Amino acid sequence: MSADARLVVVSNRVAVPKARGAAGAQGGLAGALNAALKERSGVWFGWSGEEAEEHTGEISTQTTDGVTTATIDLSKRDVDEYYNGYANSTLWPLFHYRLDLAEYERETAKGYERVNERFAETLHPLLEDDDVLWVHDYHLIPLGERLRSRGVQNRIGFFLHIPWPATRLFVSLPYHERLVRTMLHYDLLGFQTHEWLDSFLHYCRTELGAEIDEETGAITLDGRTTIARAYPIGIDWDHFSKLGEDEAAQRAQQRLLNSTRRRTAMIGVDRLDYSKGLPERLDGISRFFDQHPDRVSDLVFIQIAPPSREDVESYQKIRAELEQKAGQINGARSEVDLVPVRYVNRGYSHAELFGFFRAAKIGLVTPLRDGMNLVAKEYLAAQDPEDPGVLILSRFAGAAAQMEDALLVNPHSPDDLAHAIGKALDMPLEERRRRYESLIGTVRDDNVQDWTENFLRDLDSAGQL
Ligand SMILES: O=P(O)(O)OC[C@H]1O[C@H](O[C@H]2O[C@H](CO)[C@@H](O)[C@H](O)[C@H]2O)[C@H](O)[C@@H](O)[C@@H]1O
Ligand SMILES: O=c1ccn([C@@H]2O[C@H](COP(=O)(O)OP(=O)(O)O)[C@@H](O)[C@H]2O)c(=O)[nH]1
Repeated sequence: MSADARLVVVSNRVAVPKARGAAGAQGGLAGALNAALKERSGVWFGWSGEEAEEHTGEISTQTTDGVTTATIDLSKRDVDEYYNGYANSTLWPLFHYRLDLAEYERETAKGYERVNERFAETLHPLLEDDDVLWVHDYHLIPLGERLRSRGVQNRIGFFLHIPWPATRLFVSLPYHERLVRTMLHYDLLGFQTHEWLDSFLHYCRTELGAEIDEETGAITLDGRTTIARAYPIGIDWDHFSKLGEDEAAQRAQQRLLNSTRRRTAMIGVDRLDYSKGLPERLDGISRFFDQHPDRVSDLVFIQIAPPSREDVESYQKIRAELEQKAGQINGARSEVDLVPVRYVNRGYSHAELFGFFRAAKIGLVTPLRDGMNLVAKEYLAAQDPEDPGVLILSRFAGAAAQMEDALLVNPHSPDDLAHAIGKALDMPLEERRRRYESLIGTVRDDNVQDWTENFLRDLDSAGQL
């Protein structure tokens, strides 16, 4: 493969330069992918995030700093069936172990295939022979196979940002075999953790009868070999850990400190998603206050929860449930000068989050299931090494595999959560430092640049691995 081959990244959402700077718009992923794209004068292709009357196939391109973004609008029907429907009402709940919320509708499944075909149709003419393609996430699982069916022989890698479910759950998906067979058209498959990777390999072995080489991750079926490996994503350490110098971060930190005074601030930052375990988190906090009514005045919990996927019914329900639970705790525990839970339904920039994280002595990250969870890593990156806060982390987040020295909890158990909150509140400085020291290495070293390099190095040499 030639050293100056272009990199083509394909994802549902694209960080188009004009959107950067808006709260939450430029995550570490966008920064790292932009760096890799810049190095390889690449193209980033995907949905503009806009709904058009009709699908026109028109591509909007923009080149900034050597990186070209190429986006298409989708019709309302496409957005409903592909994004709100199959991606976020079928695959997302199923892959997060919420079979009770997964909807299996033929129409949305067809819409998903139609949009993947549209992506292939629109992207194909833009491709050059030497291009290396990197497809991201559950919205675009069949894209590689769709491109292959058009004769594309380039190297194509795929990274799944969310968990891969256990085989017994996954087989509840109609046409599960067809979906996985499309994945075997990629040269390289990346998963966040060994747990999700093992679930995938288990499916390929037991349901498809594929031959698996555990050493290399090679999956061979019908004479074709695909490599599957774990690549845990990280944060952009160089960027994030320096945000403390930013005025917005300092202002945010001071603002939180001034408003909490002598009380310990405990923070949660999550998209408003049922996978993040937000009602369960409030149940744990409520249990803590029930068990320790004398400590209501010691603690203030701040939950930042920007709305997400608002057109999907299960997301509307979780929002209502959360508002009710936060209201109940505050109704029962507030005084004229004391409100125990601050529930904030909006997003903040990374600089502001840095300031809030730094001011909060406890970070509460308790998803019921999560591919990785970058907030856990950002919380640690924002801590003062001399006086660090405590991370309470769900054992079901992908990040837990790298973070044994966090206070690991079962987010389904209010008692477990309440116990961890008490332990974090009372943890001596020496133990906080010891835990921080043991955790910060992986946050700093296993960063998003490292993740990009590892994946692209293996993709460049796929076939020889
Ligand atoms: O694009 P949205 O529908 O608004 O959703 C936002 C993103 O959510 C998911 O994030 C996942 O990727 C993170 C980075 O690898 C990972 O830490 C987290 O555990 C995952 O949930 C989704 O996978 C993305 O495609 C969405 O853009
Ligand atoms: O108000 C907010 C809330 C979240 N985020 C960012 O959104 C990302 C969330 O990533 P994570 O892996 O934790 O979960 P996801 O939402 O991707 O499932 C992190 O970089 C957060 O800092 C943000 O910029 N502003």
